[in-house]
Amino acid sequence: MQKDSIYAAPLGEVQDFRFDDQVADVFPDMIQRSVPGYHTIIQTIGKLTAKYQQPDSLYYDLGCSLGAATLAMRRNLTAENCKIISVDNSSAMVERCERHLQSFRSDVPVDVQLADIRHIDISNAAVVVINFTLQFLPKTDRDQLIQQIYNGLKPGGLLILSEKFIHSQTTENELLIDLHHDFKRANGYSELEVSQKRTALENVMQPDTLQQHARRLSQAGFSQQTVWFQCFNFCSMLAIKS
Ligand SMILES: C[S@@+](CC[C@H](N)C(=O)[O-])C[C@H]1O[C@@H](n2cnc3c(N)ncnc32)[C@H](O)[C@@H]1O
Ligand SMILES: O=C(O)C(=O)C[C@]1(C(=O)O)C=C[C@@H](O)C=C1
Repeated sequence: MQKDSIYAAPLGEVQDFRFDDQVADVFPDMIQRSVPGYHTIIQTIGKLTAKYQQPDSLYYDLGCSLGAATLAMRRNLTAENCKIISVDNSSAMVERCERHLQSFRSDVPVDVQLADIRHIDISNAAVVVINFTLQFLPKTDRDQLIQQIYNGLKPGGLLILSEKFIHSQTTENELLIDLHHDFKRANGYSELEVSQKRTALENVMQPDTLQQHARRLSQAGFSQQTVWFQCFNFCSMLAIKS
């Protein structure tokens, strides 16, 4: 695995974060050292897919990057006539994702699409995964995407939504951010790397509060929802369509 050292040297001016070739090359190392519980979340996406699978259905991985969640879903699908649709709007990610998926054998078809998740058709879905991607959409586009996901799910269908979040209270928010930065330092990132990455993400990633997520899911129509994972300011939610 290639080590992420993108922010290791001082950059005169820190550019906005982009999912380009440089990031795609080091992405497995970057996400594992940056997101607390990433491995657990990917493993659990697999387990939840096994539980909520339905025959003759579609399975979506929105913002799939290199396909880690796609692979977890694919390994756990046993129902008849299932297909996974994995979507990302970064060509650097999509190219590598296709190659990565081909290196593992499976009978479950995967359609990897280079597209904006706001402009795809979502229908006949048993499980939809959006793992650390909604946070990169403009805030004004998030309600509509969650509504499209709800509309595209079959009865009994499952949405898994993982996000970095902000706490509505300043003290708690600062504490959770500090703990996350400690986690990054413990994983070998320097003070400079933590601070330059923070600057790079500032304009491109605007996290919501847990309350905003819960309200959005309810408003879309989900009758059941829960946070099933939280570590510091990272969480994963699930919502079920009755
Ligand atoms: C943090 S990564 C997701 C990680 C991945 N889901 C995983 O579990 O390994 C966010 C991804 O979302 C993609 N993305 C951001 N905005 C998007 C959009 N509007 N449409 C499609 N993909 C998008 C980025 O290119 C990037 O690959
Ligand atoms: O490094 C951080 O502080 C993050 O917020 C991690 C995060 C994310 O949550 O999506 C941000 C960008 C990278 O692609 C991977 C992970």
